[in-house]
Amino acid sequence: MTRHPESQYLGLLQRVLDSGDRRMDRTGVGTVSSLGAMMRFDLSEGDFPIFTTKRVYWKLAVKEMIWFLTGGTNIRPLLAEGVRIWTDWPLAAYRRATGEEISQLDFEQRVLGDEGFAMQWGDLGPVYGKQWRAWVASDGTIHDQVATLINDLKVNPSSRRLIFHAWNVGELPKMALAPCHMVYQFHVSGIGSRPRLNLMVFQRSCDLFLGLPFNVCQQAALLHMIAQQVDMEVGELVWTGGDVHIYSNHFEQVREQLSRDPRPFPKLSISRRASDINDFTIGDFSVTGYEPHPPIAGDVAV
Ligand SMILES: Nc1nc(=O)c2c([nH]1)NC[C@@H]1CN(c3ccc(C(=O)N[C@@H](CCC(=O)O)C(=O)O)cc3)CN21
Ligand SMILES: O=c1ccn([C@H]2C[C@H](O)[C@@H](COP(=O)(O)O)O2)c(=O)[nH]1
Repeated sequence: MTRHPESQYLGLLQRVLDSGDRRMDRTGVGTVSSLGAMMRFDLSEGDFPIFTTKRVYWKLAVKEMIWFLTGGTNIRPLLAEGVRIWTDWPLAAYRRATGEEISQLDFEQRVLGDEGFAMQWGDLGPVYGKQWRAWVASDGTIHDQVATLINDLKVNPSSRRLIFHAWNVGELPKMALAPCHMVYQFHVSGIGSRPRLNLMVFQRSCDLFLGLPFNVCQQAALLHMIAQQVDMEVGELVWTGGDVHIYSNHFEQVREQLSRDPRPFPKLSISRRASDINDFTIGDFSVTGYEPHPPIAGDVAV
């Protein structure tokens, strides 16, 4: 019997729990951490790698990916889509700056209701979207790395430079958080017959319990979107991680998750041909057969 692909994730959780290094981290929560991991997911039969050993809110993750692709860096459009996973960082900055004990909900309502407030307090700095779509070079040229990638895939699919990345060293201090999933490298196999698009991601830092389930499914969604735009089939997603860690306030949750057996991955189809990479909406993604174990809640380390 072939092993379920999700067992790569469960095995990684177990390995980090068993042999990771206990340490304090930037957030003050503390982690157990190891260096280096790889997981491979074959997406060619339509499998969508949404983990099943807890419910993963895949629409939030795909909406976040669509937001990255817009080039946006303000949480306002995310909130308008019901995505609240980025609020903690601007909220903490606002509380620090003003001393106001505003609740998360009230802060989100102000960002949504007041455009000026959103401009002042809702921006994360030049994070993913900015670097992907409008990286400013030292000579002032603006580089749309995603558009370049799509063009290069069409004209030079055997290139070894099919990359976009977000680690813009000069701008790191202005970002609310430094990029975690920082390098996206594409690769085309079967050129000349049935070209298949593969993607390898390097993520320098990974919150295995909360971050990774979102990251893997949104990266799979990205691979589908780009493949559609360049008329290729979808191949393999290769996920690689640097500092892979479990926060100490997630140990119980991880043990619960490890006691569960994975179920079949659901299938993803994109119901519409988007006119370009900027034209995708969450309604284009149709997922069938997702029957996960119950959700497991956990607090995010800010
Ligand atoms: N510590 C940390 N872990 C992360 O995964 C992470 C960050 N920080 N900072 C930036 C983004 C934000 N991300 C997040 C933040 C929160 C959730 C989260 O709380 N997920 C819940 C459901 C959230 C909801 O329903 O709104 C989950 O159960 O998956 C997931 C990813 C991923 N990234
Ligand atoms: O997409 C994401 C974004 C963030 N994370 C996690 C990884 C770390 O736990 C924190 C970032 O903290 P650093 O000190 O900048 O490493 O967020 C993730 O897993 N996935």
